[in-house]
Amino acid sequence: MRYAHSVEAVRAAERELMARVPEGTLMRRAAGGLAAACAGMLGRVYGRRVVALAGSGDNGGDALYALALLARRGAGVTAVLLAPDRAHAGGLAAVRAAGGRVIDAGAGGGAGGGSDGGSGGDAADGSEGGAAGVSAGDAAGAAIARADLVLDGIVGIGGRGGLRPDAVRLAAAVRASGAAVVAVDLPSGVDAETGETAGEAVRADATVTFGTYKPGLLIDPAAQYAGAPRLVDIGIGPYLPAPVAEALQDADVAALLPAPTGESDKYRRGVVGVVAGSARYPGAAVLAVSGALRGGSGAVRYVGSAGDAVIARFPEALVSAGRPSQAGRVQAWVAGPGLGREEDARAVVAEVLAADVPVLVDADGLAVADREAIRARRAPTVLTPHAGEAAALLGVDRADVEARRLEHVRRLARELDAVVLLKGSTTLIAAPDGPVRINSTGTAWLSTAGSGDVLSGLIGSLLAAGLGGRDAASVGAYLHGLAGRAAPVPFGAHELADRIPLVRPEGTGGR
Ligand SMILES: NC(=O)C1=CN([C@@H]2O[C@H](COP(=O)(O)OP(=O)(O)OC[C@H]3O[C@@H](n4cnc5c(N)ncnc54)[C@H](O)[C@@H]3O)[C@@H](O)[C@H]2O)[C@@H](O)CC1
Ligand SMILES: Nc1ncnc2c1ncn2[C@@H]1O[C@H](COP(=O)(O)OP(=O)(O)O)[C@@H](O)[C@H]1O
Ligand SMILES: [K+]
Repeated sequence: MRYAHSVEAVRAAERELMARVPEGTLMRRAAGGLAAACAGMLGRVYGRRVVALAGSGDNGGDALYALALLARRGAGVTAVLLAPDRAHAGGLAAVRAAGGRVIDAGAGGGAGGGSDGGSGGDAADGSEGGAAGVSAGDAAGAAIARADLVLDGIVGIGGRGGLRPDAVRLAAAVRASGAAVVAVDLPSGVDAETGETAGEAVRADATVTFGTYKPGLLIDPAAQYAGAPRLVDIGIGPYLPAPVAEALQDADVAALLPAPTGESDKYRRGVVGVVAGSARYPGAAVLAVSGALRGGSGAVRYVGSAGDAVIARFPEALVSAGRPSQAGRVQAWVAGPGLGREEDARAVVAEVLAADVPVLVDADGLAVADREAIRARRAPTVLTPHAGEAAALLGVDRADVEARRLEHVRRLARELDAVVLLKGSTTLIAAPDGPVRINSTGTAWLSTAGSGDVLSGLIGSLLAAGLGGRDAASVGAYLHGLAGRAAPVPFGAHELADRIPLVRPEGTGGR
């Protein structure tokens, strides 16, 4: 599992630990881990050219100390200072002592007047720009252009708002250079808490983060700027509270994923009931059933008007055109894909919500479900909206949900007292309490009609097998994302389910 903590929690834990260890210990650990990661990426350190972009805070300090360590191993190093008069004194001294070159980024650009345009609060840093700044800026650009590796130590968890103009210029030079980029703690310009970006941000190949992951490292769009995240342990673990967010890894999924044993029969494996499809959208029924079957259920009961289409594709499905309550034994229901929003849809969703087994509600089901009926349920309830559906449930604009996904998924889970899976390029899964699960195994190719229907069936099969709402939703999203990655592109949603068995983690094949 990858755990992520808020900035406030990180700072509090760092204070606790710092009170117990000699001054400078944490930064030394951070810089040591950072330098080791850089050395790993470079392969050979001797003779390589490394540039550190260093802001005025401790993030710049980490970058400067790491740069000094790389210089001691034979790298040719250059520190580019964004605010030379406020650069981390110890880090700067270490770079100088190791024989590194230090140059001014040429920050300020004169009076500092051109700082509006969403570039953050106190942009007028007051460092002397002028003619010297311009030529120094060229020196920085030249160093970056020749670099093998650039360390982004502009800002870390102390960053507010987007990058300021001088940092924007450096970020552009880095992008043009072709150097490998390692972000220190976080890519500069991304929001540590939410994963939002305000304007420009540094694009990294890898991010070396300290103590714990920050939520923003795992959530798009910031996650796309972070490249491969790596964690360096600086010893704050014992002082951290429960995480605010977490992301399943292969081993977690392997441990959670049910597989049949010698004692299994179809009921123990779980029977999924699917209420989906309509005369207009029979395909949604087929897709939801495909996900339920490939998710590993013991049997799938389909209830609705698309039984012929379902049987034609999946002869093993048990179909009926009656009511859900008369369908026979079911251990979890999936209701909503392609169901339509007529009176009858409302009635069958109400019937399913009244059942005392886990229920997943998706798509049209979300539009016709009664809120009080959702809140009144005792068995697990999973809702799987995309941003538009979540906005309708919350009574806000879709753009608001898209801009602040973490906040809105939490709010919806609390308001409806259910597990909510908010779809998108990173999928967020929130329960009324506890950490939000973040899934980023997917690919943009999954944004194809009907792929959500497959996800519904897949999660339904995990609920039927006995997983709780949060686990079923997050394991389902994980496998669905991987299935999308495993399928030759472009694919149609009907090709997705067959990939699910291929992407199960090793050791989950049962006997
Ligand atoms: N707190 C600790 O004990 C430790 C902190 N560490 C490092 O320290 C970092 C946090 O250090 P700080 O609290 O000094 O904060 P930062 O170094 O992240 O940034 C603060 C500085 O950047 C400026 N700034 C803020 N937003 C900016 C923007 N958008 N563009 C340009 N400049 C901006 C601020 O004026 C301030 O001077 C962490 O991310 C981590 O890298 C590590 O050394 C481990 C230990
Ligand atoms: N850009 C993206 N990157 C990764 N996954 C995506 C992206 N866009 C959508 N998805 C995923 O594709 C699926 C689409 O589901 P949904 O919006 O319900 O479509 P439909 O209703 O057509 O089935 C969801 O699992 C969602 O998380
Ligand atoms: K950084």
